[in-house]
Amino acid sequence: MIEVGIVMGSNSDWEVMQNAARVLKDFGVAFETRVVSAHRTPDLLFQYAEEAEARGLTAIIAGAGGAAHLPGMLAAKTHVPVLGVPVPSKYLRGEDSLLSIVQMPKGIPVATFAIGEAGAANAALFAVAQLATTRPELADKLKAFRKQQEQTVLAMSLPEVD
Ligand SMILES: Nc1c(C(=O)O)ncn1[C@@H]1O[C@H](COP(=O)(O)O)[C@@H](O)[C@H]1O
Repeated sequence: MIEVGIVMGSNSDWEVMQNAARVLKDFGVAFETRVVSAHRTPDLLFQYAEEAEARGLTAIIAGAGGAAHLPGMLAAKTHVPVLGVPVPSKYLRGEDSLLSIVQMPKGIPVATFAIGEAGAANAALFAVAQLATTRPELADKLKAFRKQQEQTVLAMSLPEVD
């Protein structure tokens, strides 16, 4: 059964959002990827959000750029947790995406992550961490991931100054 939905406003968001898919795949979490746009396919957006709980989704990772209403509108139509990823935009570098995702009115939360690749990967790690609260095997994988990351940083060297 699909546990996490990854949705994005356009296939042009894939370069960023694939970072979420990569993490979920590496952790063995079942996910789906879909293009859903609040502006261009509003009926599909409502349908996706309304069916999310019954389909067993535990989180929806939603990425969009510019006037990024997708995460907020999904959150308006479901109480499945929505993790918002601001996708970098052409003219405002994703600051527009960030502000339009993060500034939700009280009562309809969207957990908002960093602009771009780091945000997409961290949204997926957050979804894994939520699942890991009841799944010891995922908790073990998260610990191993952190350990490996620590080793990578400890092995870093810096160039000598001439
Ligand atoms: N922000 C939204 C929404 C939405 O919020 O529903 N739908 C598409 N978009 C965004 O428009 C940008 C340009 O899309 P195109 O590349 O298709 O023109 C994308 O970053 C997409 O997420």
